[in-house]
Amino acid sequence: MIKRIGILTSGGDAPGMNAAIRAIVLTASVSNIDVIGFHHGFNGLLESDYQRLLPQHVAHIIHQGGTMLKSARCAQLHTAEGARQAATVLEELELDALIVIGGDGSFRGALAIANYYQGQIMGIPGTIDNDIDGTDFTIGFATAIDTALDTIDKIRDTAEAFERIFLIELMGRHSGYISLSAGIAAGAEQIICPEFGILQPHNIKALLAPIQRAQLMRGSSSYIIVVAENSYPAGTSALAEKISEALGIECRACILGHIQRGGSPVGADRILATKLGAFAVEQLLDGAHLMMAGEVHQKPVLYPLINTGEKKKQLDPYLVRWQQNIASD
Ligand SMILES: Nc1ncnc2c1ncn2[C@@H]1O[C@H](COP(=O)(O)OP(=O)(O)O)[C@@H](O)[C@H]1O
Ligand SMILES: O=P(O)(O)OC[C@H]1O[C@](O)(COP(=O)(O)O)[C@@H](O)[C@@H]1O
Repeated sequence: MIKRIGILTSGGDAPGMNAAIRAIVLTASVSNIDVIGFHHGFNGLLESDYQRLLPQHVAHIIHQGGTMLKSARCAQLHTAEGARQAATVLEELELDALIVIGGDGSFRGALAIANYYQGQIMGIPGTIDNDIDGTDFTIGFATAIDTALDTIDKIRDTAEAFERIFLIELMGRHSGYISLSAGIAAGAEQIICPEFGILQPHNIKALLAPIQRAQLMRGSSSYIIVVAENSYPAGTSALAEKISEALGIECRACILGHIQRGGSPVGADRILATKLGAFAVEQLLDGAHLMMAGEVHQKPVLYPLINTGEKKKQLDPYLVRWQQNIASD
């Protein structure tokens, strides 16, 4: 019998985390389950910093980016002592279950706590990066794409006016989901992702040749390359300088950064977050433990937390092939 659930948001915040919190609280309320929310990710758990969450507390948050519970990274949880301490707090507060909304790092944190905690643990995938196995999409990804797209479209205008090359760096840590999707939707001439191999300074010919071909075919015009962060060891600005030098054409870099994490969640993220929040509570009531609530082919599914960080999920192979064909043409 589950009577009390603890929830927290951890790691990079993602638009839609609030919608997930709301869905958890409303679903739990229907079953007379108390919910408490820890502040600042696992830090709030270690410090017993929390608030009770009632339906009125989550009434008007579905449209807000960020997370009402705040998020953080927490170094202490990397130690066995930290994990033990977290479990002690959960037991002291008589929590029957813990729901962690975050990325695969946060899920590893949840698994560490599970070594010492008797209650149930559930994960909900919340990260703009979409780099979690066991779910087609993570909460926040769809919004991040639209935010990136809005900016790339604007850069296209100025790039076209000056007939410049632009490198636009998008987030993703070590994955290219955001870059591939936003790059395709923006009509970028090239997309560079870690999945395609890391570019080295001595080996950027493959990147320059299509630019030169485009110059020959259509004359001077704008040329946009979307670059996933961590694709070029010296950084995207250094890559822009290298291209300018090599081609004698002005090349500018725009690092989009944390703007991609903010903003009101788009409809798809609100719906996904609501579905996964509700499903997580229902599955806890059915006894699920050490699982992530994900969505595959539009159906809610459970996926073992332990497998969520295996990085088996691939970039859409159809889009990758198409993009590489048009870039090399
Ligand atoms: N191997 C681990 N053991 C224990 N806790 C971890 C581990 N990896 C990550 N965490 C916890 O999860 C937090 C968030 O992880 P991080 O990788 O930064 O973000 P995300 O959850 O978005 O992937 C970390 O700050 C840490 O508290
Ligand atoms: O906000 P920080 O700590 O600089 O972290 C930046 C990283 O967080 C992200 O925005 C989100 O990553 P996580 O969800 O895995 O934390 C990455 O795309 C980026 O590399």
